[in-house]
Amino acid sequence: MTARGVQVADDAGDAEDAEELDVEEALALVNEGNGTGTGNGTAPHPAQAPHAPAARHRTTPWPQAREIAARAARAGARRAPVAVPLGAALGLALAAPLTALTDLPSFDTSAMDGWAVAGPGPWTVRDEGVLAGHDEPEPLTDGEAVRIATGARVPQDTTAVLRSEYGRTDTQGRLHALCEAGHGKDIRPRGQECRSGDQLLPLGTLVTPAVLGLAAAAGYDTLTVIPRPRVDVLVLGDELLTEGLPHGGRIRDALGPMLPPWLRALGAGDTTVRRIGDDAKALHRAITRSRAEVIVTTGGTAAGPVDHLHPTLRRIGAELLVDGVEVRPGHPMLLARTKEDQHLVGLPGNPLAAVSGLLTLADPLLRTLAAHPAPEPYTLPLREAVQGHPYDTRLVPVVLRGDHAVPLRYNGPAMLRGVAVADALAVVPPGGVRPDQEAELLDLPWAAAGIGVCFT
Ligand SMILES: Nc1nc2c(c(=O)[nH]1)N[C@H]1C(S)=C(S)[C@@H](COP(=O)(O)OP(=O)(O)OC[C@H]3O[C@@H](n4cnc5c(N)ncnc54)[C@H](O)[C@@H]3O)O[C@H]1N2
Ligand code: MOO
Repeated sequence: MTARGVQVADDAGDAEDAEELDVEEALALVNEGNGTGTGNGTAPHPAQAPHAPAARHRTTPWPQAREIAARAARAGARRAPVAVPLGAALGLALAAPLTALTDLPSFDTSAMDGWAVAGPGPWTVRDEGVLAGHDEPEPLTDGEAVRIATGARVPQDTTAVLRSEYGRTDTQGRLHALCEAGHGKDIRPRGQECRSGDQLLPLGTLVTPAVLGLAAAAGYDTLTVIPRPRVDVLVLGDELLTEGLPHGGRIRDALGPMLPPWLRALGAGDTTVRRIGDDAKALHRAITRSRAEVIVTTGGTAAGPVDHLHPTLRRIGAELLVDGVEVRPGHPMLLARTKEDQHLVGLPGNPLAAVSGLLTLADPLLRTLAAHPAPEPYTLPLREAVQGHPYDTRLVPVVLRGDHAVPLRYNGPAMLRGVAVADALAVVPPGGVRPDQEAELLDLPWAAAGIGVCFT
């Protein structure tokens, strides 16, 4: 899945690194030099002070932010399972264990094309054979054989199936074995795989194509699953265009096209995208009228003149569960409970910062709501050093090359060029990572599963 021609990070003098270290971060470095850093604690660190009003809220360390998002999803009412036809269950989690509704196989079955034989050979061969799908054939008597196809029901009193390549008929039409067909050979006995009532899969199993096949084999027409949560995406910003080239200070909306499939890969169901502009009333209306379980907003998280998200959340009495995260990019991201069973994820407007919010807050929230298992955390050594933020975690796009992760250029908050060719984001702790030092990796949903598979 690694794209060819990917540009990886240069050494320290990289232009993107320079862009990464904005004024705020430079100030943070100075403050760190003065020994005033607060590490990864919850108190607002000095880096925020230059932007911060006097009583600035507390930001949340990155690992805790993810836990809070997962916990928020668990705290809501239990989501009602639904029974859906098999075809609609792909990618959902089983809300009940999958219990066999039948023995498998449900009758003694021939495992090979050949003859069902009774007793030792040679055998006289019946005229009429047995094919898959035929109902109960006549029982065999000792010394008798019958042509049989793979998957056909073996006649009662069959002792073995002789494969076609192991049998020969003589001029009188009698069947001889070319090698021994021991008792039970090439017969799949009823119940070999499971008995009716056996648990085949536990509750919570993700429905894959293989699970669909097993469920069908075991007698299911529908599956009881955890439905995907509905998501409303509200794209804020008067400057955004939905088509054509950027002009007159306006830019293309990069998040409207990107979020629905990405959210789906994280467990979201029906997703609508609405463009709200920088209109506080429209934002208020859209949030209060939304019936979705999750609202995702983009932009407006900061404190600029048209950043209406915080005032709107205050106005509706939303509970801010996370208000800023110690992560770069994306630190103004937020998570709020807007109604008893509705959460709002506020993604920052800078596109890579929005990706950071997606992985930090939307991922654990949606995964938990949809009961999707979280991937096992894993680490790989980074091929090059990555400069750390003095206090915050950094998420840096990487490609996987052999047993190393290679940091990519173009990882500035407003850039998607790096992540568009990335396999994962590396979690770079405060202080940075040395060459060959292990870092946790967050796989991008398509990196392992492929585009067609992960968005079902
Ligand atoms: N005084 C401060 N200003 C800013 C701070 C801060 O701490 N103090 N944080 C900066 C950081 S970091 C980020 S990230 C942004 C977050 O801003 P908002 O969430 O309020 O987003 P906007 O201001 O609306 O947009 C930021 C940037 O992103 C562009 N954008 C927005 N939406 C889209 C989209 N759908 N597709 C493409 N690009 C988008 C927008 O045009 C802006 O350029 O705040 C900083 N400021
Ligand atoms: O740097 Mo801001 O953190 O999200 O783009």
